[in-house]
Amino acid sequence: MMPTTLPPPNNATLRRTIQRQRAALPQALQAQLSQQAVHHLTTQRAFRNARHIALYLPVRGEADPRNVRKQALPHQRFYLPVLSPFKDGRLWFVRWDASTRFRLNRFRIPEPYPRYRNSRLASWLDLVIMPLVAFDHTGTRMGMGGGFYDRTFSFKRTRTTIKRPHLCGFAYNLQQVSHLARQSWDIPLDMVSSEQSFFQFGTSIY
Ligand SMILES: Nc1nc2c(c(=O)[nH]1)N(C=O)[C@@H](CNc1ccc(C(=O)N[C@@H](CCC(=O)O)C(=O)O)cc1)CN2
Ligand SMILES: Nc1ncnc2c1ncn2[C@@H]1O[C@H](COP(=O)(O)OP(=O)(O)OP(=O)(O)O)[C@@H](O)[C@H]1O
Repeated sequence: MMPTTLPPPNNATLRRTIQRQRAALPQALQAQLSQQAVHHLTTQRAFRNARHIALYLPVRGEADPRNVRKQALPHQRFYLPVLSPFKDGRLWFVRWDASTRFRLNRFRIPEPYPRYRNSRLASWLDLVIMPLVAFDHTGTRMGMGGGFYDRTFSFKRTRTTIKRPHLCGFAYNLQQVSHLARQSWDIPLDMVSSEQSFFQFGTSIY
């Protein structure tokens, strides 16, 4: 069991600074940059080969991956993160389709009602599109600070032979920073899609 550690103050400052810059982008620009990032992602083999794909609903200026669904191939199914009702700091993934009903979670982010029948274990996903605040050129990710994604995908750290799900950050270029210190619990990203590039970290995944 890992003791709870507060992030160093410089991390908190960086988080706030980038969140502010992101939220200051005019909405039309956010939409345009998000659309370019969707294009970069959906033209990748890592996307076309994935069947079960997690997205997220953007809040407070986060890059918007929702239009990924418009490029869906017939075999693809989409999921959204739901805070575990067991309050263990993990995410569940619930199917997102035309019949999905939503409620607000404690961070005021809409999430599907967690219905077991429509849920999927994190380890059964093929590709997870992840929100983030900052990323660097090695795939280190800084999120909102809840540790939700790191806890949920911690199984990828203990068994390096586990390649799935592939983790793909979704972001504006302004969120790239030169270096983030990787903490012991951090699960690195395999790739990031932004308006300018599709970054792949580490070794080739296919
Ligand atoms: N769109 C989106 N959905 C997501 C995440 C995310 O980062 N973005 N998450 C990624 O993990 C999970 C929710 N985690 C979150 C963690 C903190 C805050 C947040 O707003 N924190 C406040 C301060 C803390 C508080 O209100 O208690 C803040 O940052 O101002 C939001 C979501 C699951 N869903
Ligand atoms: N596998 C884990 N087990 C226990 N605690 C963890 C684990 N992963 C992260 N945490 C805890 O979560 C807290 C927040 O971590 P961090 O600041 O890296 O979150 P984040 O990646 O920014 O958030 P999020 O994934 O929710 O966007 C840390 O204090 C850390 O101790």
